[in-house]
Formats: sequence, C-alpha cells, structure tokens
Amino acid sequence: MLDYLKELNEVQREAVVRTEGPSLVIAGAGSGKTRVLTYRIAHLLKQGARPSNILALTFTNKAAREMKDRIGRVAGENVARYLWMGTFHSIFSRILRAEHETIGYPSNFTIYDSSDSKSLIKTIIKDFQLDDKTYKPNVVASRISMAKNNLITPMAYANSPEIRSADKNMRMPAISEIYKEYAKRCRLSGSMDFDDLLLITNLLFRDHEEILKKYQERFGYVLVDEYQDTNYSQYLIIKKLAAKHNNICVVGDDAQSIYSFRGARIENILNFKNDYPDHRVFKLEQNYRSTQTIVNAANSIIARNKKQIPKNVFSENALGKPIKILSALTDNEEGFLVAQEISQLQLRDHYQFEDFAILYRTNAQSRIFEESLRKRNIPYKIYGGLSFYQRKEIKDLLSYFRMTINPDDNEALKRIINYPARGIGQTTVGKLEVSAVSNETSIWRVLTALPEINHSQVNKGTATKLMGFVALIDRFQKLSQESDAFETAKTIAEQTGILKDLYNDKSPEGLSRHENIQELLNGIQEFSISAKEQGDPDKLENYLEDVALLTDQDNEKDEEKNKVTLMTVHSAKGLEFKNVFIVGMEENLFPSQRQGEKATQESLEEERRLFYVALTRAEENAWLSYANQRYRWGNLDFCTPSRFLEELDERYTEGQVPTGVSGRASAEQSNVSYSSPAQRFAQRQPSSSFKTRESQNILNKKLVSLKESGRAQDTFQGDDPGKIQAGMTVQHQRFGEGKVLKIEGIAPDLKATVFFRTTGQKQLLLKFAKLRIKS
Ligand SMILES: Nc1ncnc2c1ncn2[C@@H]1O[C@H](COP(=O)(O)OP(=O)(O)OP(=O)(O)O)[C@@H](O)[C@H]1O
Ligand SMILES: [Mg+2]
Repeated sequence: MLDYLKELNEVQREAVVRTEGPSLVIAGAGSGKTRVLTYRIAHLLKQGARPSNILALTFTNKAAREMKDRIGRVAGENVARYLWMGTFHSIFSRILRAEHETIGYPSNFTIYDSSDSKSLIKTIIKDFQLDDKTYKPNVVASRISMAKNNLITPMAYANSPEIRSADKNMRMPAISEIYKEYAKRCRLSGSMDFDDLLLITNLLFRDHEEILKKYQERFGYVLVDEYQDTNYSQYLIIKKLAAKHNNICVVGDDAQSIYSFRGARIENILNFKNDYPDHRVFKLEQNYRSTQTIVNAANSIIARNKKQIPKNVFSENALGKPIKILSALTDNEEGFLVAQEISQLQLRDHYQFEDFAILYRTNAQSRIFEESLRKRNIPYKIYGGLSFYQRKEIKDLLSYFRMTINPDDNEALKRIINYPARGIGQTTVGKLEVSAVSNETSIWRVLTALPEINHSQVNKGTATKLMGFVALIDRFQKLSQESDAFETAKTIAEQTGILKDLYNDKSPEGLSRHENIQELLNGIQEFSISAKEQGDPDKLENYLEDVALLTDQDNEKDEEKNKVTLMTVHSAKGLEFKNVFIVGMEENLFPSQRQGEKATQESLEEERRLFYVALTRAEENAWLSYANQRYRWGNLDFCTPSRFLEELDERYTEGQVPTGVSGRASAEQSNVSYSSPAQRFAQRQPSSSFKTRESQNILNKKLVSLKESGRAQDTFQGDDPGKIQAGMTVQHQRFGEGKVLKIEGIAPDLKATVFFRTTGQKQLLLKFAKLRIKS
C-alpha cells in the first residue's frame, strides 16, 4: 500500500481512492473529512492527474494554504502550486478577471468590503432622500446580500411580488430601487462586492455556454470542504462546473451548518443525492480529535436537534477529563477566571500558549479576555472583529492602493481625496459625485475631464487642487506598472504624506498608527520577497487581491506563534486546539437572540449546532463559563445561564451546573420545515415581540449583590505578605503564578525574589506586590 494511504482508516481510504464519480462524505466533527479531501487530492496527483485540472474549494484561505502544504509534502511542492485551490471568492475572482471582457468589467476591478458596501448604501439612501432610521443601512445591505446569494438580480427583485410585499411590510418599499442603484454604481466604479464574485460568476456561466464549457472541461475533479455551509449561489456554480466529468467530492456535516444568516443551506447536502443519483456516500464515524468525554458530551447536545441526518460518532482516544463549568459573578470575573485557568494549566501541564483558544459568540466579548490575559502577561492573538485591515490608517493607505489599481473605485476615492488634507472640501466632493451619477460615470472620470469642460461648479483654486490629486494618482499608476508591490507601496506611503502625517502626531494613538503603517509595509515587503522567490507576480495589484479576499479566519499575522487564540465560534470552524474555553454561556448571548427577533425552532437549532462546533474544537480539555452579570450595550444585564449547560449530560461535566434555566419553552414551539429560497428570503424580517425576564432579573440582582459583597474581596486583597516564605507558590495579579525563591530585608520592607512562568525572575516589595499564597 502507498505510504500515505496507511495514515487513513478503511472508510477514509475508500473515500480517497474512489476518485471517479460523485462522492459524498458526510460525517461528524473531527472524523477526518478535511483529511480525506487532502489525501484524495494527493492521491489524484500521485495517479497522474494534472494539478491544473483539480478545483478544490475551502472555507478560508488559511485552510487552503494548509492543505496545499500537506499535499505538497506527499506529491511534491512544484505540483501542488498549480492546483486551483482556495476559497470560493478567491477562485472565482480569478476566473472573473480572466473573463472580464465578457462580463463588461475591467480586469483590475477592485473589491468592496462590507464597510464600503454600507457606505455606498448610505450614500444612496441619502441621495434618494429616504430616512436612514427607517432604511437602516445594515438591514438594507443584508437584504441585498441575501438577494444576491439566492441569485435574485435587481430586475428579478423588482418583479417578485413576494419580495416586494415583504419589503413593504418592513416599511422599506424602496429597497428594490436601492438595490438597482447600488448594482449600477458598483459597476460604474469598476468594483464588485463579495456576493458579486459569486453572482456574476453564475451569470457568466448562465449566459455564456462556451465559457462554461471551457471550465467544465478544465476541472476534471471538483472537491468542496465544509459543504454544509455553501449558499445557493455557490451550490449552483459547483453543480455547473462538475456537470461534464461528474467527478465531484463534497465533504460536510449537517450538524455544523452555522451560516444560514449568510444564506447557507443544509439542503445542499440533502439534495446531493438527488442531483447525483449514482453517488456514493461515505460515513466516517471515528473521531480522532477529541477525548471520549468531549465527543460524548457533544453528541448529547446535538441529539436534541430534530433536523439532522443520523450518524454515529465515537472516539477511541483517552476518556479525558470532565468539562469544567466556570461560574463568575461578573463578566470581569469571567475574564479573570479564564486567564487564571490558562496560566495554572500552562504551568502545571506544560502546555504552550498556542494550545489554548477562547471562543465567544460575539466579537464584543473579546475585550474582557484581552484585559485579563494582558494582566497576566499571557500573549494572545485575535481573529476577526475590527481587524488590522479595517483600522482607519490602514484603510486609508489601502484606498490609495485601490485608486492606483482602479481609479474608478468611488469608495476609495471619497476616502482619500482629502486625506491627508489638501483643501478639497465635502461640498466639492458632493458636487463631483452628483456630476458622476448624472453622467453615469465614476468620480475619477469627472475629475479627469475637468480641464476640458468649462466647469462652472468648481472654482479655479479648487480645480488646481483636484488636478494635483489626479497627477499624484497618475504617478502612482505608472510606478505600479514598473515596480514591485513593496516599492510602490512605500513610495505611496511617503509621497501622499501619510507617513509624515502620522509621524508628526506624537500622541500614543498617533504613534501606534504610525507603527501599524510600518507593519503593513513590512507585510508587503514579505509578500514581494516571497512572490519573487516563488516566481509569482509581485505587483501591488497582486498584493491587494490577497488582502481583499481575506476572511475572518485568516489572521493577518499568521506568523504569530505561541499565543492564545481569541475568536468567535463561527471563525473556529474546522480548527482544533488542545484546550478550549467557551465563554459567555448565557441565555440571549449563547444561544444568542437578536434584539427584537423571536427565537424560532430553526434559529435555536442553529445556535445548538454552533455550540456543537465550539465544543468539538477541543482535543483534550474544555471549559464552559458564564457570568451572572454582564455589561451589554452599555447596560448592566443580569444573565441567566445558558440552556445548553443544562442540556449537557452531567456525566461529562464538573463544577456547578446551574439548574432551572427558565423561559425557553416558547422558543421550541414551532416545527419549521424547509422552504424555498424565495419563501425563506421573503420571510426574513425582524418580528416585533421581545420580552425580558424582568422578575427573574430582579431576583438575580438581589442574589448577585449579596454574593458579590463576599466574593469581591476574595479576588486580590494581598493580605498575605507576612506569611510568604521561600518555596511557596504565589499568585500575582499581573504576572500570574510564580515560585518564591528568596525573601530578604526587614519588615515592613521585605523583598521577595519570585520566578514567574510568564515573565521570569522578578524582585518585588511585598507590601506593594499583593501576592497571594497558593500553596
Ligand atoms: N485516520 C486517522 N489517523 C490519525 N489521525 C487522524 C485520522 N483521521 C483524522 N485524523 C486527525 O483527526 C483530526 C481531525 O481531522 P479533520 O480535521 O480532517 O476532521 P474533520 O472531519 O474535517 O473535522 P471538522 O468537522 O471539525 O472540520 C486531525 O488532527 C486529523 O489529522
Ligand atoms: Mg474539516
């Protein structure tokens, strides 16, 4: 048997070697689905398939990179690099660039991120003189996104009575018009949003058979990871591409479908059987990731969902330790407890920091953990949230890059036309935009036409400033043709004055912004070097493409090793860590409930799947924590522990499992069946009733304030100095746990030499250090 096939169990091996025909691998978490995909590709290559004939779609860029590395080790790096492997968005953006003439876009189209989309929607709402309190840009954006993911074009949208009446019921009858205008302005800006990358690919394949045929021919093998989270648009692309050779292999787990809010449909898995009658199903049952305790606990949770494909999952790993429940009085204490557990475990069992992950339901929860980890000098990294590339200074510089690549990009232009300040006011920009809209062109084209037309709208002084800006961008464009990404980026940072502007700002924020820009430039330098080494294109546009297509799970600083990972449960999909903390286990947080929205059976089951995903990330140990009080939206909330804590079979837990979690029956009432995309789309509207559990809260409040007065003192009083002796283990508020090596001096000025795991040896004055004796 070939060596690499020995690293698989029997069913996995069968799924790997059966390369021809449609295959569905459907299996629980940690059972080796991703491993099967990876080995299957390696096997194909070993059997002589050409890498450029293999299309493999992953959920994140990071996953694609890791798979490529693994395949490279089996089949050779030089082969692996020619695979079509990446996220849906990155693969289809590549195809759209190649076919740009057919779709009527420039090949250098830029990609709008969600904040660009929202800003454009805001502009349109304003231009239409609609009220942005009624037309909330977020809601409008999500309606448009859902429409695109269900392949509903602006015209189809306008023609659907079902959708129009749903909009009317939401008091936003003009969404249809906004959508149309939005699509038009994106096109005039030579820009696509994320959903366009899929929608326009679909339209391309629908309307141009010869192009579809070309790609059908090319992709002899199509493979998809995390198939349960594909949306309709992705589903259809895959189906079309695989139609010729029929060699399609999808792997997924219906119990881990967690992206329905982005239009993902479990039905895609269920329909596979109808779409490919001659398919084979492979069921993997052994979980290789987690202890038996974790696997069994996760099974006990997911069994409560009504809608699921039955499957077995078992582990033959060690039994493992029970899942520890941490109860905290406040969210701050929750942070403290988690950090404490990490530093204790890390010291006791010699874990690395990278062996720990803290998973939360919402990004806003990260702050508390950042603080508590910082206090103990525990290094950490955060995924998603307000990521590096969303910071103002970074987006500003990136906007210059975008303008350099595609000057029609209106959102980029509006951001930087007067940054750094060059005396071009809002009014001028407003006039230019009006002129662009009425002439159905981009702002850039209005600008470049200025000298030729006798423009009465801007005075001579302003016109000179505008021409200065045009000349600047022109210069960058020329530079970007001749130089590599780093050279171009560095010159842009210098010549725009951004570097100087931030350098002159000596405030701590200014300093940190300056450092961020330096960091971005370092990253671009690395990009340029590694592109050259590998013989890949190294221009600014190539760098920009990589950045624009990052997902929440692709940490910008992947080189960061040995740090605790902080991320949302959504981002953790597919990953694994030795130790996992799932925090904020409270009603309305996890399961989450959007304010003003009624919980349905469907939404609750999705939350439960999300909890299943979270728990199954853990290999050895898992903790579940909750707080009794938490600040949310600026208010102090009294929280009820999550129903999921009670649902866990207590054979697998340790610690105080709260009982009597109330007020949940209402959520489990209706049995919702699968509906058509259009019906579901039409139904997506917030409902109005939302009741707080006021009486429960008042009771909680009393209990908590009673408990709090006792417990708060417990935390750090530092009344132990007199008793501390050499050899003792002590706890320090910032440095965590340490061993006392020596005590010197005379009371009250006793000095201790302590060795801390986190920071090494320190000398501390006991009267100030507030050390607590641990043992
Ligand atoms: N046959 C095997 N022998 C040893 N280890 C295995 C085997 N199959 C899978 N593993 C290991 O088990 C872990 C889980 O595998 P993998 O990530 O492929 O599972 P998955 O089904 O894709 O999980 P998820 O549902 O979370 O995406 C990995 O560390 C993998 O290397
Ligand atoms: Mg996987």
